Amino acid sequence: MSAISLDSIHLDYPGGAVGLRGIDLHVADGEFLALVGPSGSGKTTLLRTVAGFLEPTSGTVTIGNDVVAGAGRSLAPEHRGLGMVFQQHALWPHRSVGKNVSYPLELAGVSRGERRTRVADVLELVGLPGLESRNPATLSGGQRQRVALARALVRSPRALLLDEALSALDEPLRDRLRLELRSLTRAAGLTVVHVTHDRSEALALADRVAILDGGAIAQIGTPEELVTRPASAFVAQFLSDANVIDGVVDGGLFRAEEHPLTVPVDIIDNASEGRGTLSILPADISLGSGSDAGSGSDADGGVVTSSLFGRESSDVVVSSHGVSFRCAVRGPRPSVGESVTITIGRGIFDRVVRD
Ligand SMILES: Nc1ncnc2c1ncn2[C@@H]1O[C@H](COP(=O)(O)OP(=O)(O)OP(=O)(O)O)[C@@H](O)[C@H]1O
Repeated sequence: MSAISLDSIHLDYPGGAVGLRGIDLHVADGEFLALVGPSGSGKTTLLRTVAGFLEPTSGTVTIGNDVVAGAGRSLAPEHRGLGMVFQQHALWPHRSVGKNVSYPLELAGVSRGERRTRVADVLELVGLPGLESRNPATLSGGQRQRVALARALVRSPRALLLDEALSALDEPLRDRLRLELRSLTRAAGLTVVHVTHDRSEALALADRVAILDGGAIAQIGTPEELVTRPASAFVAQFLSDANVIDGVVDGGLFRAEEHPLTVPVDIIDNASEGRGTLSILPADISLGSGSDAGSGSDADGGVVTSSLFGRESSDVVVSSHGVSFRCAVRGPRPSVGESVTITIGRGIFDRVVRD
């Protein structure tokens, strides 16, 4: 298993589109890193740059001790020693499961007997023991994805790259495969880079999560760090559906611009004088009952406009003075139309003013 390092990686596409900007990323040996970000933020570009399908405009990619891209060098994908699984399980329909899985070994000139043993071992590992002779067309979507995983693992890759590898599967199968993937890669000590658009999946699976925005890393950290200490309004909003409110910090208070809300700076992280945005995580808003809320100059009152059940907490939207606040409510779920009061427990200030 190997660490993966990207140093000062820039990638411009022909035609000028920026793919990646100044990426410095070190994935430790045996680490499970998830890459998330909005559509077009550069997730696939980053993964394909590590894989060797794209060449960076500048910077270096190192796998283990080998510089595989940069410094005048570009190693072909098949020589990088990586395993890859994509959303579309690209199995060959005319080859049996065993033949699909053994293909990388055939390419590498591994003997027939050795191939048979290794294919049997890896099929056992992914929970499909004895399925060598099956036609892939007779398998379920989840089984086919396990075959793709077995094929990626059969040559004992230095690291595993997953591009939306579970996204085509339905729950609860997806949930089960997610858990299996995590325990399997942990047991094998595999370095994994997992691209997903599913934020919960990234937070649940990864040791660390990197959030991309416009081809650059907005923040990288453990799931706990990213959820409890987002570095910017963008991260808080993208990852945790934070409420983002424009305003000004002045004289010990944040004052919202288009809402009567004021919040004392002692419950605001990163507060500094001037204009910016206040991000408030849904879990940092508590609701009280308020029969007189939601009218006049009552800054902390509103009316429930949506109330959805959730296992951990209900997902409640409160409309207050024309602004919708998303709140994670533990305990009794308020009803739509109910008048409530809003109390902010904590906010995160960001000097970036949105357009
Ligand atoms: N072949 C290409 N030629 C030119 N520009 C491209 C090409 N592929 C991607 N881009 C651009 O590079 C940027 C990053 O794209 P990328 O596909 O890496 O994003 P992504 O985060 O994987 O998006 P998604 O979640 O939609 O798959 C986007 O602005 C995209 O339009």
